[in-house]
Order: sequence, then C-alpha cells, then structure tokens
Amino acid sequence: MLTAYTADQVRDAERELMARVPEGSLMQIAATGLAAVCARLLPSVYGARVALLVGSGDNGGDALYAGARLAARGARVEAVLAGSRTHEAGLAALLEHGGRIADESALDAADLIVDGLVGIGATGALREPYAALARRAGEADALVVAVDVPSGVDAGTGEVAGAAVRAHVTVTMGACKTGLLVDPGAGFAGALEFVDIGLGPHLPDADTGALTGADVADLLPRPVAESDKYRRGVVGIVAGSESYTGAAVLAVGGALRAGAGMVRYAGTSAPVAQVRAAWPEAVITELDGPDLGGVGRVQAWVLGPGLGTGGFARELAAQVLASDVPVLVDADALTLAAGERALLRRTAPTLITPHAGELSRLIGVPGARIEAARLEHARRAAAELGVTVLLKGSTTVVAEEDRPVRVNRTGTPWLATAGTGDVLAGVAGALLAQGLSCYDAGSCAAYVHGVAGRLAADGVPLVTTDVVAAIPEAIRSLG
Ligand SMILES: NC(=O)C1=CN([C@@H]2O[C@H](COP(=O)(O)OP(=O)(O)OC[C@H]3O[C@@H](n4cnc5c(N)ncnc54)[C@H](OP(=O)(O)O)[C@@H]3O)[C@@H](O)[C@H]2O)[C@@H](O)CC1
Ligand SMILES: [K+]
Repeated sequence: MLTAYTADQVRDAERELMARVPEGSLMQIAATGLAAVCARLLPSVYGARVALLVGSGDNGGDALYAGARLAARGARVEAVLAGSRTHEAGLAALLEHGGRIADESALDAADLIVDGLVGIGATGALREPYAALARRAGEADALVVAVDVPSGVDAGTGEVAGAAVRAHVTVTMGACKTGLLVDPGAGFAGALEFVDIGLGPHLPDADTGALTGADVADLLPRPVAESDKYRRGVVGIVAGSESYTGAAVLAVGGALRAGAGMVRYAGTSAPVAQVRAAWPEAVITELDGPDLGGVGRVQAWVLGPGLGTGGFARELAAQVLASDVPVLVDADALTLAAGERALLRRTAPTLITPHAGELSRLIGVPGARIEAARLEHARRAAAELGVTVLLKGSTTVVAEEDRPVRVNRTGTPWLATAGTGDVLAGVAGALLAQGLSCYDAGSCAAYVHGVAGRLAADGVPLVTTDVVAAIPEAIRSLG
C-alpha cells in the first residue's frame, strides 16, 4: 500500500523527528536524495545546465543544497532567487561549489530545472513572481524536477488554484503527499520518487492510500476446493433498457470476468436478447413488468447502467435498494436517487459510483467544483449520504467515512470512452457478491479495471469490449 499524508501531518512528524536529530541533517538527507535523482536523469552531470527555482522557505533550501552537490560534480548550476529571502546556508553552499545567481533567462537554456519555489509550507494560489516562473518553467525544453511537491499544487488535497509547475518527476521527502496522488495535482507531479528521511515512525494514520498490485492480489477472493457457484458469489444485475442494451452486456461481462460464481441478469426483451447472445453463462430473467420477485437470491446487486429514469426503472431501483444485500448504484440509478434521496437510505452497504456530473446532482455542488476538489467532495458525499463513494475520473477515488481515501493510480485516459463505467460496475458488483466490503470492492475494481484499460489500449484507442476481454490478463498480472 502506498500511503500519503497531508502537509500538516508531515509537518508534525517532521517536528518530532527534528527534535531528535542534529539541526539541518534532515535537509542534507533530502538534498542528497534530490541530487541523486537529478544526476540519474541527466545524461552527464558534468557540463549539464541546471537552473534552480528557489523560493524563500526550506523547499528552496533543498534545491540549493542539491544544486551545490551537482555543481561539485561539474554541472553549471544557476539559481533564480524568487523569494523575499533565501535559505542562506544553502545559497552559500551553492556559491562555494561554483554555482551562481542568475535571472529567469537561465530557465530557457537549462537541461534540467529544479522547482524549489514552495513545498508543504505554501498556502493558496502561487503569488508573483512565483506564478510567472512556474509558467516559464513550463515553456522551457528542460526536464523539470519538483522538490517535494510541484509548486502551485496543494500538497494536502491536490487542488491547483492558479499557476503550477508541471514536473516530469517529483522527489518527495519523508512521506508521499496526498496532493501527489489526487488530480488535478497528480497530473502535475509526473513520476514520483521518494527520499526516506526517517519520518516513518512519527507519521500518524494515512490520509490517503493507493493499492498496489500485490495488495489487490491479496484482497481478491480466490476459489477454494469446496467453492461452488453459490459460495463464489451470485450477483444480480439490473441494467439496460429497450433503448440502451449495451450497458447490460458490458456490466454482465465485467461481473463474469471478475469471477462471480453466477450472474443473474434481469431486464426487458431487447437487452435480454443482447445479453443472452453475448453471455450464455448469465442466468436471465426477462421482465414483463417492474417486478424482480422471480429473479432469485443474490449476494449483491448492480443497479443502474443504461436503465433509464422513468417509472419502470424507478420501480426496479426501489426494489433493489429495499433488499438486505450490498448494492452498487450507478448511472441512471444515481439520477433517480438524486431526485429521491430516500432511495439511498438503507441498512445494508451501498456503493455509489458517480462521475463528477452525477455526484453534482446528488450533493448539489457544481461539477467543475467537484473536479477541482475531488477528495473533499467524495468525502463529503460519503458522510452526507452514508454510503461508500467511488468517484470516477482521471484518478478514481474511493471514500468511506473514517477511512483513508483510496486513490486509484492504474487508469489511462483511453478509458474515457462510452461503456467503461458499465464494466467497472460489473467488476465491483462481482467483488461485492464475493464478500468484499464496498471499500475493498470499489478500490480493487478500480485497480483491475484500470489495468485492463491499459492492457486493452496499449497506446492506441480502445473499445469497451476490449476492456472486458482484458480483465483476466489484468488479474493475472497482479502477481
Ligand atoms: N524542515 C526540515 O527539516 C525539512 C524540510 N524539508 C523541505 O522543506 C519544505 C517546507 O519548507 P517551509 O516550511 O520552509 O515552507 P516552503 O514550502 O519552503 O515555503 C514557505 C514559504 O513560501 C512562501 N509562500 C507560501 N505560500 C506562497 C504562495 N502561495 N505563493 C508564493 N509564496 C508562498 C512564504 O514565504 P514568504 O512569502 O513569507 O516569503 C512561506 O514562508 C518541504 O516541502 C521540504 O521541501 C525537507 O527537506 C525535509 C526536511
Ligand atoms: K516545489
């Protein structure tokens, strides 16, 4: 599990640790790690042109000491001093090793730019001249390495209130910061490198986490000798409609491929015909009216993809949500729930899987604000609605009250295509039926779905049926 922390959590831990070690030693460890990453990125340190963006705090100090180390190895290091003050000892070290102070034109000629404008001590949008420097760094040809966090990204939330440095690599000190995992900030961070400064024992419970493949492999249910199809989990799927048949096919496919012991599909004649043709494994109930009485027992439901929002759909949704088993609520069922919040008031576990637009209707906050502050709104929805929230998007987050938010890092922009959400719903529903909690089912499903998306795309556009087909390979790749 990759764990991440807010700026306050890291600062508190640093304070505890600093009281136990010689003054300045943590910064030396941080700068040594930073310089090592920079050196690895350069074809040759000797003769390389390195520009340091130096703010007034210790983030700038890290950059200066790292610059001093690179200068000592023959790099041409120039420091652009942006703050009202500068870390004096760091600057002295740089000058001593042959570095020099320069103006911002140093950025244009640099092979590598080190962003030490601000780290966890920043508040709000970048002020000038920092903002202009962040923009100019973005226009340069150089590789950009951010110190601790890309300046302009809120370390605790991933929010970006104005200009921000777009880094190729972020070297984060002591502990990963939440803002490096959650979009929009994650999109500015590039690849993450971690420098261990010994903070571990002083850190509190994580603010956020990201599952690794090994974590998902441990959590995914595996059949044992005495398993039968009922014990492996029966998932009921109420999806699709006369106008939207594909959603049913994709959700059923996702559930079957994710290892459900049995998938019971209930729908009207058009989607039934499609599901029957695509998935002979599914057990099908063709509905004449809005009555799920004949479907049989299930251990979890998937409700909503392509279902429609009329009276028929509403009646089915009410019956599913009145059940005493976990329910995954997606797509049209979320629209129904937005108009009738009481539908979500239930005692059994509920996992909702909105994108920002759907969550906007549920909690009455504009979609753009949700996109800008994904963690805050996922958490808020989980608390307000009393459900587990899987908020879809460029980084999917899974929020449940009193637990660290789980961030999924396996997606690909190619997954932003019609129908992929239906597959995700099927995968997560299958995991719920196999006994995983909403929190684990949602985060494991997002992981597997993201890996399947990457495998299916492999750098070119994908169609959603490819994602379904790639699920077995995705599960196999977990190790
Ligand atoms: N302590 C240690 O041992 C270790 C520390 N480490 C490192 O220290 C970093 C934290 O250092 P920090 O606390 O000095 O804060 P930091 O982020 O450099 O800058 C704060 C200053 O920036 C300014 N400023 C604020 N907001 C702004 C804005 N929006 N726009 C523009 N300016 C803004 C404001 O300055 P002012 O405006 O007052 O001049 C404020 O004082 C941490 O991220 C890590 O890199 C690691 O090496 C581990 C060991
Ligand atoms: K920075």
